[in-house]
Amino acid sequence: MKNEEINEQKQVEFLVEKKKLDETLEIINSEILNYIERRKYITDYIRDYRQKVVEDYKDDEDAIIEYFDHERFVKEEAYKTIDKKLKELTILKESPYFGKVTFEEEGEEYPETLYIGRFGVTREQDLEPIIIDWRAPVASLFYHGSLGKASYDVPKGVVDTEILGRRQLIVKKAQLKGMFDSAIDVKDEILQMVLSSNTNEKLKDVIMTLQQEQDKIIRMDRNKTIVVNGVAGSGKTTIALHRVAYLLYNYRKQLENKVLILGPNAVFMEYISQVLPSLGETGVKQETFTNYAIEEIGLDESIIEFNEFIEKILSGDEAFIKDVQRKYSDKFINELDEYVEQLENNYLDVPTVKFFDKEVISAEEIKEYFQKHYAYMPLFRRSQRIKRVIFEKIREKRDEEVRILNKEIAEEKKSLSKDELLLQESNIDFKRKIRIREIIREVMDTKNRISEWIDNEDIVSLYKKFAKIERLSIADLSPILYLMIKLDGKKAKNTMRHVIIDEAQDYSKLQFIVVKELTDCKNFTIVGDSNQRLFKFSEVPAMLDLDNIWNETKVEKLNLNKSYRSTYEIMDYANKYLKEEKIVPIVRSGKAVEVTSASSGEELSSKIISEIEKINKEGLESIAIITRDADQLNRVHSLIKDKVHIAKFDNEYVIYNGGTVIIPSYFAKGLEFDAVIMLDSDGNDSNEDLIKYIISTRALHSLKVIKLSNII
Ligand SMILES: Nc1ncnc2c1ncn2[C@@H]1O[C@H](COP(=O)(O)OP(=O)(O)OP(=O)(O)O)[C@@H](O)[C@H]1O
Repeated sequence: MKNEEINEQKQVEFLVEKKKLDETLEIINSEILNYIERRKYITDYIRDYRQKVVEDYKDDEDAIIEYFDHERFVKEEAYKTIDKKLKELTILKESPYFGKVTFEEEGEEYPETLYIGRFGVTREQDLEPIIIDWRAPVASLFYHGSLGKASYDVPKGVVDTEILGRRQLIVKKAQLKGMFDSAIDVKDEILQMVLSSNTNEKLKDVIMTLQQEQDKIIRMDRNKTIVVNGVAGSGKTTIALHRVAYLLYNYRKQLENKVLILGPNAVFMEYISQVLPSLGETGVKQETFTNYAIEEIGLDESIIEFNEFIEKILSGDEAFIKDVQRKYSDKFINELDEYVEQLENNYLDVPTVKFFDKEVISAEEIKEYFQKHYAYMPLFRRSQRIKRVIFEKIREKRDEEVRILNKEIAEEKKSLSKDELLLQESNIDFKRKIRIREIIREVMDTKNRISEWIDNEDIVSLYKKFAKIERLSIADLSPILYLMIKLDGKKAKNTMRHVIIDEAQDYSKLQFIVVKELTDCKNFTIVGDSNQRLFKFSEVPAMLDLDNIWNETKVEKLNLNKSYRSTYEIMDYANKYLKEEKIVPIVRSGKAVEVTSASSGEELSSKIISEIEKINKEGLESIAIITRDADQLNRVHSLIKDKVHIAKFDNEYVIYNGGTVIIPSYFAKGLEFDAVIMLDSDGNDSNEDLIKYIISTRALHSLKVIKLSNII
């Protein structure tokens, strides 16, 4: 075809799509009216019914209360569904879909065309959907990288198809702004457009431009545990959150309120907080591991939290680093196991329990309870159970004593004549009372003796003695939970069906063990980057050794090597801080990384200010000056704070609202900015330096490096 003809055909197709959009918008509007009508109908129905109940049962208060309880429940349920639908339709009114896929199913005569949107729409009277939710199984065809043969999963198996066309549609404010027919994923115009634009202050959803390798992970079998090791900016966090939305859409009944997302710190949690709500999911628990652990332990003392902890490591506090290293080691797990065993052995050193010198239970028997009958129970539960068994035996002995006493008293009274009884009775009864008091005292003394050796100290104090520390840090949370699991059989307040762990490269083996045990969860989505570890205590991070750590769980490992965040030039610069330089496929190219140096505080300050001005002129909006640690942050901040408006991230509870910030490496981890000014303290490029790798990969479009030659 000639160019002219192609253009003409494109124009015709654009008009066809415009018409389709108008029709769809009309349907959406009428659906909105339908749902409003339905809501009104329910309200009217409930009002009329309520009036009738109140009249019929006006003398029966209980019946009316019961009715109102029931009414509230019915109302909540009905409104919940309608309101959710109304919310979705209102969003769709602005942009009903973003994609279209045409395909032929094997055995079918005609091709089928589906429009893919943020949410699905099917009118009650139709069988055919108007819009397909991006999470529906068939929607995976839209994300398939190329045209031609493809299949999608359905509950009964796999459907084979031939994809004939794939079109991306840009609809904004209910207007068709553009359309692209695309065969291959990564070179899509829309993806390029999205990636080259400025970043928002928070992470966003990417349903319009999800790539096949990402989509595959999102749609993986929910009964699988997957570990994704991906380069910085490959979309790990994004994928993990979209996977949650996908799983909830397809398995809502099984997973509602049973999904937990664990992230590294409050800055990060705030940064990712908008993704799930924008995908229509609002009820998912998102927490830092620290908060989760503190709540489960029930800890109410101050501990060395995330930033203080990392600062100590970054500042090279040797004793502290050694201690953390120890707590991350396999040897430490063995030591904890040995400690549990030692506590168990202490229990075996038990005395025979006596009640008024009569044996209640022999030492042998108690041992048998510990080692045989209740051996399946965790130690502290077992000891409490055995304590109850012994208390029950004491109660029997007490009853027996009282029975003997009553018998003796009755016999004594019987042996007396009527006159003697009259004289002696109150004496005899008094004697009985004294004896009963003795029995009760003996019961209490015996019980106290038993409690003394059987009751346990609380686990946090036991742990502190074991670890020889007074102030706990975040590295102590997993060992404490481990002891709680081993000694007390602890389970989390709420068990989970799917757990997402983000920034998992910094998790210790013990952390993985306790999360699994506590949540009782079988399926995990774990994402991280072995090159972004804040501390490298072993060659291989625990997240890549999960087959051995959770030995009964089959783990599927996946890699993502493409970075969607940074330009080729930025990734190329960042890679020199890795031991083995990674080849990262290019998604887009940008400006060269600029490297300068400063030899005094004054020079540094004026360089930073002029860089910020330059970046602003380039039209970039979010700028981060990223320092290695808090000390450097404070010093640089005091140099520039009067010259530029800048938000200072010196604790985890600062909320990022765009603009220019100064932030230490460990809070910037997982976040991104249009431009990054990296302060390179020692200017040494030849060593592996994961912190510098983390800092430089935060930039989307522009990276400026200022080498400081140790001036700050
Ligand atoms: N398919 C996609 N379409 C558009 N943008 C994408 C896509 N995949 C990822 N991105 C963007 O790339 C950036 C990086 O994504 P994300 O933060 O999820 O990566 P990450 O692998 O978790 O990064 P890090 O390792 O640094 O934490 C985000 O801005 C995200 O929106």
